[in-house]
Amino acid sequence: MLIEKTALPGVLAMTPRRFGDHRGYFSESWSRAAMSDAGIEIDFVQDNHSLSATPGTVRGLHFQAPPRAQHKLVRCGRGALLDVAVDIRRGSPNYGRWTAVELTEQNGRQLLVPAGFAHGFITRLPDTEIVYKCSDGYAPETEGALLWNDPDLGIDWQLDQLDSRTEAVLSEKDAMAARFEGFESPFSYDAPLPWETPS
Ligand SMILES: Cc1cn([C@H]2C[C@H](O)[C@@H](COP(=O)(O)OP(=O)(O)O[C@H]3O[C@H](C)C(=O)[C@H](O)[C@H]3O)O2)c(=O)[nH]c1=O
Repeated sequence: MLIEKTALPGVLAMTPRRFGDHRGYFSESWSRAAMSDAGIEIDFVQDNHSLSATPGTVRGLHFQAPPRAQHKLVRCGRGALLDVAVDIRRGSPNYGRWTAVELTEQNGRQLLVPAGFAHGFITRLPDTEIVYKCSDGYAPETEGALLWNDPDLGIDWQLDQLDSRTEAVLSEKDAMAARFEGFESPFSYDAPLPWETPS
């Protein structure tokens, strides 16, 4: 398992080893031991899987508030997407900062999005599937959302990578998500995450 820091402390890129042969490839897409060897002890309890038919589909920026906050380990099962994490921990030295990493079926890269970070993605190919492990179950009463293209966050969704005629496809919930200005985050930065070292 190759583990790399991203531009945003706390968010890690992980790429499991692939064993290719004439049939294709095999990979241990997740291993508690491999994570533990890297000092990352997370008890995942739920797998999520969504398919987005149209390129330019945006899901996010979402989070579940404490006590139901979720660490997520995200990968692309089919197609390609740009995965985004935003540090929304009040008092964090990186509050409001974001990172965007391309996850594709081809590159096998995964993103560890810790609790305290909002998560979202935009798809780049038709029928893109995202699969991700969560460290807590679904608690809709604790869900929060921030507007994906909020100018105060200034996320570069790399829309130039999409066909110029592509319009973002959003759920109604996401289209009306809260602005970052005046956002009262439920997360506070008490201490760095065990694996959070400055990039
Ligand atoms: C998240 C979730 C949803 N649902 C049900 C609720 C709705 O009836 C339906 C679609 O939910 P939603 O529109 O919230 O799905 P996404 O827009 O893909 O939301 C996810 O997208 C971003 C990128 C995330 O990181 C979160 O995991 C999650 O918020 O699935 C469940 O039954 N269990 C769940 O854990």
